[in-house]
Amino acid sequence: MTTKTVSALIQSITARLNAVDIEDAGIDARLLLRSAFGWSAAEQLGFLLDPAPVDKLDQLEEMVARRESREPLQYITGRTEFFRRQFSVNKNVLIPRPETEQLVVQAMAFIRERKIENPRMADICTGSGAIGITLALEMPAAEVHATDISSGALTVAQQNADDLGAELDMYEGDLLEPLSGEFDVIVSNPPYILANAMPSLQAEVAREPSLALDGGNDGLDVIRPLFEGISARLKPTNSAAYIEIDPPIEDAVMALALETFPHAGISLLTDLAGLTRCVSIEHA
Ligand SMILES: C[S@@+](CC[C@H](N)C(=O)[O-])C[C@H]1O[C@@H](n2cnc3c(N)ncnc32)[C@H](O)[C@@H]1O
Repeated sequence: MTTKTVSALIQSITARLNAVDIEDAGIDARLLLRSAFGWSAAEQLGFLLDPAPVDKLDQLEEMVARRESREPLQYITGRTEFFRRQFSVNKNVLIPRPETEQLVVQAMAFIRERKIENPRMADICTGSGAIGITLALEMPAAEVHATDISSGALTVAQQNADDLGAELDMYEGDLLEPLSGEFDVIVSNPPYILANAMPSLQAEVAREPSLALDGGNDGLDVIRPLFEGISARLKPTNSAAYIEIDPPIEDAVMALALETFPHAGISLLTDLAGLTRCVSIEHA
């Protein structure tokens, strides 16, 4: 890179990212530059007309090349935001999505409405820990447990818990198997993408772990045993489970939920875009 000013550098990176069809190329260019130079948004603005710091250009070039190869921006900067907090992410974890914040909102609303004072809660398939850590931080009176089958994911989740000062117990293992006792609320964002949709995922999504995405031929490979585990470990009264799903599997999930939880109220909840995003299982 031979540009002179920060502003010209941003323009040249934007052009390179546009050339490989990256949406929001200008935003990504600014975020990559800020991350490489260690600047805040305000600092970047203040330095726009100044010469770019030469000692950081190699690092910036490496980051831009990774983004040109369609690696997700968040893996390159190592950061993403969830529920107003910064979480570390790497290739071992799914990048937490804003839609998933709804699971946290649902769980908190249920605890508040039912006036459960010291709720026992579980986040199954915790990945980066985004859901479980947020629950622990938003509800300090809650006892939160989180599981994931991937040791690489749990390393990231534990680091996030330490960085954010969250107290929760994390376990490596299959779904609810590492857990004991019953829970007031169970939340999970399991892998649920249909196997036949995996080859046509957006380039960036395809770089996320298939263990976090692939739900098998009918999208229910993980959801089926997850429902079994939840039915064994959810308190029989005054309890709830919220599981993230998406529209292609909503009918199958509804049928499975009705069969697995015959005494619960089952409903499908939509996200802010109006798409089915969650199955809610609530016991009176
Ligand atoms: C869709 S990601 C969700 C990550 C995080 N909860 C979030 O919302 O960003 C699914 C996670 O489930 C984990 N996983 C897949 N199969 C599992 C299983 N049988 N038991 C526990 N975790 C599993 C993956 O390792 C991955 O971290």
